[in-house]
Amino acid sequence: MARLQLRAGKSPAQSPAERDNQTLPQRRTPTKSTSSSGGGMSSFFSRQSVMMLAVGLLTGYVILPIFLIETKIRGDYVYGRLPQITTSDEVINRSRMLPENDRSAALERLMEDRDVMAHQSLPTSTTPQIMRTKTLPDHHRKKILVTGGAGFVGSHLVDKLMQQGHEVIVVDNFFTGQKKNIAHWLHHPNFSLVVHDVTEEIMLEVDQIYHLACPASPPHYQYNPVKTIKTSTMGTLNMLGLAKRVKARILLTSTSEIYGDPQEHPQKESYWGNVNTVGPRSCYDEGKRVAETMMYSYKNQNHVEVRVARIFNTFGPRMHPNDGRVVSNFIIQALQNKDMTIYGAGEQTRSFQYVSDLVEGLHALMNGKYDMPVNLGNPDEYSVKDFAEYVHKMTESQSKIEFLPKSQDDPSQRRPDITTAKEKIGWEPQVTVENGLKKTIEYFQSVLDEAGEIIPTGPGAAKPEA
Ligand SMILES: O=c1ccn([C@@H]2O[C@H](COP(=O)(O)OP(=O)(O)O[C@H]3OC[C@@H](O)[C@H](O)[C@H]3O)[C@@H](O)[C@H]2O)c(=O)[nH]1
Repeated sequence: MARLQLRAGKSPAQSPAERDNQTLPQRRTPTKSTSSSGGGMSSFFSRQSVMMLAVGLLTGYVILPIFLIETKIRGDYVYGRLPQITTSDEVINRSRMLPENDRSAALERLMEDRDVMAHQSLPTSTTPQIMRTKTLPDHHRKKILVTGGAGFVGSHLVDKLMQQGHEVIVVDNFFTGQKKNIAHWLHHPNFSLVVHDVTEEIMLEVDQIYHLACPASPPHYQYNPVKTIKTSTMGTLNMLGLAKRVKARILLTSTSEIYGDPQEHPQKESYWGNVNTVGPRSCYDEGKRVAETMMYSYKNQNHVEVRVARIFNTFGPRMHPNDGRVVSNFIIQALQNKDMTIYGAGEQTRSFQYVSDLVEGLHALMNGKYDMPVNLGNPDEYSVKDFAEYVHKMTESQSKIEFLPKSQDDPSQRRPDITTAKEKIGWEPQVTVENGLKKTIEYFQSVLDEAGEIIPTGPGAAKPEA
């Protein structure tokens, strides 16, 4: 309507038929349009383009940074404040110092902001610290795809790769991944997000592929078992096809669950496992087992460069608070003084590694020469009951312990033998369970402060919450 009035105002003598013609797409009557509107039309469009450019620049380089920095300042920090390059107060003070209407000073400021933002992350409530990125020469900078990059482990891996100065493409369907895990990179010129399900093909040009995409917590992978198996099979086939086409090295995140309920303890990579093919966990266990088979079939038949990491229980900030895993459940229950739920007698064992160790391991494996499966885990082993007591003590909780029925096919013991990782990729965990737990407790406390209350996910299948 506004457009119609503007044009009508410029040509008051036009007939209704002429005006109707002008509201039709102009390319159908180019001669008439040019003659009736003349220079007025072109200046209208050029003014609009200039205004859109100005609004775009203002939003991208001034309003958005101020808004995000303001959000950070109000946030309750998990990691403590690091020295900041810019705070909202500084932005405001500096802008006050500018002489009024001094366009060149304002432009200079915009350029500075753009330069700063191109080399760092923006703080968010989930990731409040600023992370700086390096500038790599073209021949060292890689294009790296991380499927499942918005998830718990994936997002920490993305942080490392971004900080190193690589170009990172995250492919995620946000089933269990969360946008807030990668929100601090969304503005960065080296970062791209593709909302996509790996069960569908995708054409990208990349040098390396970290293929993490798959729900990993038992309640989530059991929620839609058919989808879980499709993700591990069709998803891995699609990624292997991509790796083959673009000659990229591909790393699959497999799992300690491929050992099933292990009869050998601790588990070496040479152990073939003890898996129920038709149980509630099989969609995940068997999906990952066939995914490993696909990796080595593509290696042998098509010479694709493959890496396979068998990941043991991992914990840390950005775990989904509703993923129902033992670490998140115990901490969330303990911090709220709710009953801590142990499935079975609590005699089953798990070994827990902190997420930064895992990220280092994945990176070392991808960039090393060894191409057979490698266990990545911390051999520090606890019974679930002892672990509950440990978390209880660390959180100074008033919670009571509640014993619930044992989950079907729940592995009774699990501990990695990490000799291969030590010998072949020079990796071993650096973070103690105690130090990792401190950071994770602090993180979940901040999540609770924001959310008010969290009701942890119990045993059995459950849909991930947003
Ligand atoms: O509230 C809870 C949650 C879990 N548990 C128990 O704690 C143990 C660990 O359970 P988790 O759900 O954290 O993890 P699981 O070891 O069963 O599976 C995990 O294995 C390795 C990874 O690859 C996967 O992320 C995940 O499948 C299990 O024995 C489980 O029964 C509780 O006793 N109470």
